[in-house]
Amino acid sequence: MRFVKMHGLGNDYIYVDCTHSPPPSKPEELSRRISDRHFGVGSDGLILICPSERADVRMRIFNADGSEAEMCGNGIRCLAKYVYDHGLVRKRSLRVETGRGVLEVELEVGAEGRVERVTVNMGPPILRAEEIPTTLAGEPPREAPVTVAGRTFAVTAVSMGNPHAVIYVEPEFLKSDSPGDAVAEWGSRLEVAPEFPRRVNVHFVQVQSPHEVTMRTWERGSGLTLACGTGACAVCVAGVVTGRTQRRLRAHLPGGDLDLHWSEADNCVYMTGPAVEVFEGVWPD
Ligand SMILES: N[C@@H](CCC[C@H](N)C(=O)O)C(=O)O
Repeated sequence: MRFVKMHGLGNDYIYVDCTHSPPPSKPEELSRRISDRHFGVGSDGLILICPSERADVRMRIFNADGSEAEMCGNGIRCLAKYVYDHGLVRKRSLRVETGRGVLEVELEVGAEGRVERVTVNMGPPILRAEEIPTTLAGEPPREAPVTVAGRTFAVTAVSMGNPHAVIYVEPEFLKSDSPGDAVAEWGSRLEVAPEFPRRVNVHFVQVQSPHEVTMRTWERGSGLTLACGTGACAVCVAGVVTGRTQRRLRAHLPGGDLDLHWSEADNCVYMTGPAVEVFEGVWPD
């Protein structure tokens, strides 16, 4: 099976082109095996590029634990670059079918024909508690108390098709060099908190200014990652609904920066960032 490894800000996935050949029979199992950083290729998950009857192409995303997610922000930017560079869809504006519907993607192509940056219309945020889904109250739940292992966090919940919990913290909390990484310790517990029946992606955020945040993420099904695109969009929305940040936001993630804009005009969140191909290879079936 041929594959390409790509990343958006270090959030890395294995891409398999299934547009002209059948998809792997057990993608959940393949994702677990191929994502393993010691015994596999090493990635945060697996992305299948499939034919679509409603859009130019369809994306399916599996986390490193094999669970299928509805959407992946860094993944969709890389998928758009892949289909452009590999000649599957030679368009700079394309439509991608995902678990949260068809999304529009714009490629910025430089003078040398290289994809420089990618902007995705990530659609409107989902703010109704039962649709996120969460048992927390509010539309959306804002800084609602969630207690895990005796510690209470103020959680703002937002869905971008997939569920996110946003928690504002002091800079000390985000440090990864101290023993017992707090993001991993508390993110792993919050991921499976009973308030989130489909588990949740957890983001710890420090506000620098009304237009700038630093964040680290514990992803549902993949653990610590260097960036999360849907998560950065959720952080943009959470900042507005809690009055902490503005509608245009730059998020600094461990793997680099993303630009977000929750548009007042159409209620959609726009995400702009890079997409990089690392290498291609062959995986023994
Ligand atoms: N890294 C992604 C999100 C991938 C899916 C997520 N772990 C989930 O289960 O919802 C992104 O860039 O959005």
